[in-house]
Amino acid sequence: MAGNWKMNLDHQQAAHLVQKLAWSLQDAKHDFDAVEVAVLPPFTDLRSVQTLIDGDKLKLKFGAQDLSQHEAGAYTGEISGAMLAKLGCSYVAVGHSERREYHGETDALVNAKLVAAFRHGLTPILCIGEGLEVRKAATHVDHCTAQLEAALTDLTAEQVATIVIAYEPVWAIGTGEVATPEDAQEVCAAVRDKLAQLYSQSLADGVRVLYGGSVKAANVAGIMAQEDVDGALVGGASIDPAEFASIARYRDHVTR
Ligand SMILES: O=C[C@H](O)COP(=O)(O)O
Repeated sequence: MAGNWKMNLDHQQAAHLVQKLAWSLQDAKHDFDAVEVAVLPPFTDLRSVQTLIDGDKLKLKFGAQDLSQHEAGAYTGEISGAMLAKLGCSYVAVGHSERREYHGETDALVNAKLVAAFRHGLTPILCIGEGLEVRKAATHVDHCTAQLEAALTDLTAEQVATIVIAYEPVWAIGTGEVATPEDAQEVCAAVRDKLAQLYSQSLADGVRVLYGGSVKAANVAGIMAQEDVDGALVGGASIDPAEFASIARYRDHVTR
């Protein structure tokens, strides 16, 4: 379960959220080996989050929401994979639809960012997903698998085996318009089939495929019940620590 905080919370608010989240999960005796929990704060919060997680030996993982494809040098405003690795990040989101839409990120750039993440031992959470027009045209499966294949260009099978893939239909992000569990399953299954076709069935079976888009405690169990959904990439609900802890504790919910 990964929480993408997007552009929310300063470094003090970040520390409070991590503390509350950790306490909620520890109170519930959360099994972090069974359900890993990660937070993706803004860059400016990473040092505070790292200090807290390392200092209190919390079992939470953390990462960033983006990285530069460049190594170092005259790239004003960019943050490198090396910087994130030095801060102890495990994960980095790559190709989020908000990066693609508002920052013009192409499949080629997403691929370059994946390469940069792997250079520094970061596990990428590769985001793919279709907009409303594509969904209405019913070409969403082909759209998503094409995004996936383009993003993975020239990566090795060893690298792809460790990647996390997040299917996030753009029309369901921040809108309250959650895809049905069957919608999530359809594309997550197609992602796995594409990985099997490009690499091997055993690689495809081992890759973690997440769903993202208006996930909440109230709907997570139905989504997680789907065969090819291994977790969720949560936006808005992840900045409420009780709600996000409840999402991570989806196995406690009764709707399965
Ligand atoms: O990265 C997270 C997704 O964009 C989902 O955001 P949301 O849960 O606010 O819809």
